[in-house]
Amino acid sequence: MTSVGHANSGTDVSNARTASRLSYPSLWSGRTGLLFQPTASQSYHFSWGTSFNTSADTYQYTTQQIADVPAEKSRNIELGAKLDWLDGRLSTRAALFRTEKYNERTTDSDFAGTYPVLSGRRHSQGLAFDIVGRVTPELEVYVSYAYLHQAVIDKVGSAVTPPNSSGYKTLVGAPVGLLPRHSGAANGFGNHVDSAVRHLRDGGGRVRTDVSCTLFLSEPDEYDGGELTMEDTFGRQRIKLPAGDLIVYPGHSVHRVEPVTRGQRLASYFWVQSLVRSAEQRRLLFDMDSHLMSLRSRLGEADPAVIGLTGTYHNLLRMWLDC
Ligand SMILES: O=C(O)CCC(=O)C(=O)O
Ligand SMILES: [Fe+2]
Repeated sequence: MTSVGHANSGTDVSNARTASRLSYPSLWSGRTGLLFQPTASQSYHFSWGTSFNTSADTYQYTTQQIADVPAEKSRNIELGAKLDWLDGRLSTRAALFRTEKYNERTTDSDFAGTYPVLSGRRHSQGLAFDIVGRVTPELEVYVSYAYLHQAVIDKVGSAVTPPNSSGYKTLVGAPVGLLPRHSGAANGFGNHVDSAVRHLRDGGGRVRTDVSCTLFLSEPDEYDGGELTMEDTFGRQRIKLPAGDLIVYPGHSVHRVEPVTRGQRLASYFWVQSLVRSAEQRRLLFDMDSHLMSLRSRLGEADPAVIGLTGTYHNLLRMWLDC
């Protein structure tokens, strides 16, 4: 199996604000592989492939800054095996891989408005493992695990500190940041408390995870299971909301996502740092604000007690603000 792709382009891209030219003289990509299948339930493969990604990937957002930025390129080598079990109902896959990336576009908050930072060359290698299948009509399993043995910067790119000059630390040989050594996914997510701090991807700061949020993107009838389950002062809550609804819950609560036994659950989850650090104080302020709104609608804005209590609310907030 071999395939080759070629792009030869000089694309004029213009939008309301900028007229930029993206030109890539000639880009080739290729893939080739060998598959050995001694029996119906086992196969072994070796593959080699290259790919590229031009900076016109978000076409409508092409700006002067990304015009003439070289394409990102990658090369991937993989040696793997696939074994089927239980008459094909369960499949296990394992692969050793090595990936090299060139010119990866990253955003550095210091230069974000000006140009992307290109990463030079980096490589990673490791082992990936999957177990996928429907063991019984009710139970579908999906577990994936990857072990990243090495992820290293081989060559620095643009706009990074010069190697070994005037005391700067060289980045060559440094591990690639924000890449976990062990990663995995499963169709369930056991009991946990969210970790206290999240680091922004570009190193631009951190967020204390006071409030956790899940935005449901799949309709409840598209999957079975997948409830977000948590224990709080009101007992156990099992939450499964229509697509487009969002649930906000305290980051310190113990929660889990039940295994998905049918279909696919798509959700977006993220964390918010509150101006009030203590969950107890947030709850008191929330209760007070709810009662104040009810009083205001019955007694009106000008009622002296409403004015007084609104002042107390703000004075409490002033005392507890963490900024
Ligand atoms: O998928 C969800 O609803 C929540 C995920 C979650 O608990 C987490 O990522 O910490
Ligand atoms: Fe969580």
